[in-house]
This record gives sequence, structure tokens and C-alpha cells, in this order.
Amino acid sequence: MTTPAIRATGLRKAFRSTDGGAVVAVDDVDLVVQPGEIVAFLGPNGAGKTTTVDMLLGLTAPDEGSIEVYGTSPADAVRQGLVSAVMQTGGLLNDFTVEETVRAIAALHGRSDRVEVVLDRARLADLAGRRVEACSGGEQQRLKFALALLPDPDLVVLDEPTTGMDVGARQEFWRAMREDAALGRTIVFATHYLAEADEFAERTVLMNHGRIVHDAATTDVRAAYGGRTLTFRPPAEVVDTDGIDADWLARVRTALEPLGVTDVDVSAASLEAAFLALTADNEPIGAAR
Ligand SMILES: Nc1ncnc2c1ncn2[C@@H]1O[C@H](COP(=O)(O)OP(=O)(O)OP(=O)(O)O)[C@@H](O)[C@H]1O
Repeated sequence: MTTPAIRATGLRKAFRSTDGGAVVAVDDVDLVVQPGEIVAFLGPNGAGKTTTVDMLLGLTAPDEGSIEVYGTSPADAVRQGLVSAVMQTGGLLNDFTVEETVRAIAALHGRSDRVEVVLDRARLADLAGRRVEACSGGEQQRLKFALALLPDPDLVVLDEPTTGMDVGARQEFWRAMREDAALGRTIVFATHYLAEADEFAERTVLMNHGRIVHDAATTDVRAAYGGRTLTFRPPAEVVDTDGIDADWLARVRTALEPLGVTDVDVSAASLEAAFLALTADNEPIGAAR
């Protein structure tokens, strides 16, 4: 049997809140990720994505439960170069050029042989001589990605890697990632962007209030909760700037009801609908046990 890239069992992590109470950030999370999988962690603000990622990387220890990365502790896996990360925060040195940054970190890893490869993989070869401070947010994220690839890790963990990027930069980033994933790396990423999970991840883990509320093939998540949306063009006279005439919409609903059609709505569905359905409850984050 192959050793999973990630095996987490009963993970729990609570923090002390400012009012002296406790916030359960991650609550009884079980997760197994096999080598070569591409998994999206999706969830609203405060769902527990970053805390889970931090535990995966050995940056935070769980209060309860256990976590193994390639059969060893996260810290050990990081030390062995099996896993590396692109985090939301984390400084780059403004005065260095892109290439100087990569060379400096490559030397620390003892992997100076990989400088050209990672510059190329992150599509930074043309920007090698640019100072970091002159790079756009998207280019800086790609630089972080290049640094994460230096140890040639089997698992790359990305925490909201495209935050702050415009659409073009996001697409460019994911193109580079996709190429890398095709080479067999395991990729786990946390995101707010439903479209990123939809387009890029084979599997989506939906988190809410510190728990995994759904874990399935991304297409299944969409199919199970998003359903399918049937769109049609209403006659022009029932549409004005405020939307569709309510009486007309009510008549459409009544007409469709005998056909078993429910939830007629005038909006897009897809993974977004799944996300909303799964995270719509207003339960507060649980208090510490
Ligand atoms: N160091 C900390 N001290 C206190 N509370 C924390 C700490 N880190 C996280 N939390 C709380 O734990 C919960 C989960 O936070 P986490 O950052 O893991 O969520 P997230 O899903 O990554 O959110 P976001 O999408 O906003 O980054 C939140 O309520 C957060 O306020």
C-alpha cells in the first residue's frame, strides 16, 4: 500500500480569543490525501483552512489528533524537503532581484542546480533581473512558488496563493501550477475562489466552522449541491432595471411545479450554489470542550 501524502486523524485546534474565551479553529478533522492528488480547501473566512494548512506544515501543533506527511511528522517532512509551501504572508527581500532571491534560497537548500529549472517552471525566466519591489503582486507570488519548488518537494501546499492577483495573473499562475501538477506533484491549496477549485482541483474539501462539511470529487460536489441551472430568456416586457416582474415569475413557478421543477431562481448556480448551500448555516464556531 502506498503511504498517503497526508494522513490527518481527529485534528483539533483551539485558540484563546481576545475576550478570554476559546475559538475552535479546527474541529475533528480527518483527511487522507494520496500522492498525486490535487485538492482544494474551500470555505468562508474563518472556516479553519489556514489553521489546517499550518498543522500540515508543522507550523502549529494540533491540540488533539495526529497528522503525518508521507508517513512522518510534518516538521520532519519539511526538513527532508518532501513538502514546501506558498503562504499568504511571508517576506521577500525587496532589494534582491528575482534571480538573486532564488539563488540565495537555493544555496540554503543546497540545491543551486535547480535555479534555472524553478525560474522556468514559475515562468520567471524573463523577469530574472527585475528587483523584487518592482514585481507585481502576481509576479511575487510566482517567485514564492519558485522558491517552494527548490527542494523538488513531493507535496506543495498553497494558502490562498492568488490573493490580490487580477484575473490574468491568476490564470497565468494556475497555468504554471497545472504544468507542475502534471509532473506528479501532490498539490493542496486553500482558496476563497470557487472558480479555482472548480477549474483546478480534482477533489474539493469544503470547510465550515472548523469542520469538513463535504469532501468529494469537485464535479460531485457541484452535482450534489449545485444541481443544474436551466436558463431561459424571459419576454422583454417582464424585465426592468430592478429584475424580473414578481407576478410573472410566480406564474412561471406555478407552471413548472407539476413538472417537478423546484427552486426556480434567477441566478447562476454551479459550485457557488454548492458552497452557499453548504455554508449557509449560522452556527457559531463551537466553544472549547
Ligand atoms: N492565532 C490565533 N489566535 C486566535 N484565533 C485564531 C488564531 N488563528 C486563527 N484563529 C481563529 O480561528 C478561526 C479559523 O481561522 P483560519 O485562519 O484557520 O480560517 P481560514 O479558513 O483560513 O480563514 P480565511 O479564509 O479568512 O483566511 C477563526 O475564527 C480565526 O479568527
